Amino acid sequence: MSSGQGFRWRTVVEVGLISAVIYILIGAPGLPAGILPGPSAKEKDAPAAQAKIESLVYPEKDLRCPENEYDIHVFSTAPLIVYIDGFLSDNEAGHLVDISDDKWQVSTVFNEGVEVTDASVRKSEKALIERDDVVQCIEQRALSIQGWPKETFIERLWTQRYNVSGHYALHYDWATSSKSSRRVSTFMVYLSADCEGGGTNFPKIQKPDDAKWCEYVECGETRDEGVTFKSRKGAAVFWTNFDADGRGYKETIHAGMPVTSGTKIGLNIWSWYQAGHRVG
Ligand SMILES: O=C(O)CCC(=O)C(=O)O
Ligand SMILES: [Fe+2]
Repeated sequence: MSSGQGFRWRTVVEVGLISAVIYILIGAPGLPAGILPGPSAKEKDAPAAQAKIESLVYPEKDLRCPENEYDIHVFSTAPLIVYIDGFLSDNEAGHLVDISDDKWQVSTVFNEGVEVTDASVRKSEKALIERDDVVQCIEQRALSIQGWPKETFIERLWTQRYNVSGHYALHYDWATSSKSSRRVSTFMVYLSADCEGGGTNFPKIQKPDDAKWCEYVECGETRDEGVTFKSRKGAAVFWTNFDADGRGYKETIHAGMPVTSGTKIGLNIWSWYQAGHRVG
């Protein structure tokens, strides 16, 4: 009698346990999210991190590139901000505009890891360009100016087109970063600047005192805070996003100012440090 009852109790406990396991395996319907341990933030970000690694490129080793003369104007050293006049030749700038022609798509931003369109933050179109020799020579130039930093790659290049009222609100380029993986630097290159407005503004960087900068930054009456670099065809603003200890520079917060007439076309060149990565 007693052994029979003991057997029944064990069965009830076993059935209960098995049901609980099945309930958890099917996602615990009815329980508020977050009660059961879900994937960690690292696990959730894993696909995005993988997609980023797959977007990294490196110019071919035996590529023969034309010499290009450009003028380097160092604006500040911490963060390092440099205006590079003539970074691209007119032909290169024109070529990038031509190969973007059939590829324009609405620009997106990331909101808590989710890619969305939001014209109040970023109103423009972007194009992922093919890596022909001209493009690879630009990748090569961008790495060579930085001294070929170790384990540092180029993110696939995108061009960006702003029509009237197009803009990109204040943001950092270094939002997601870790010790082993981060966007170390930015080149904002101007491919076509037949427009009013459309400079690149850094509200936390002081305007220069020296009038010689007026060729490259807005010096007239303006309500912009900080410094606004002028969009000039072929020129680039280059800056580093992190200090020597790997902290993101708060001063690099920047915006693409609204275009008030005409069209501006830009090119983003981002260099990405990925420890231990090799591009085949
Ligand atoms: O167009 C600009 O001047 C800035 C663009 C920018 O900051 C970006 O695309 O991340
Ligand atoms: Fe940016």
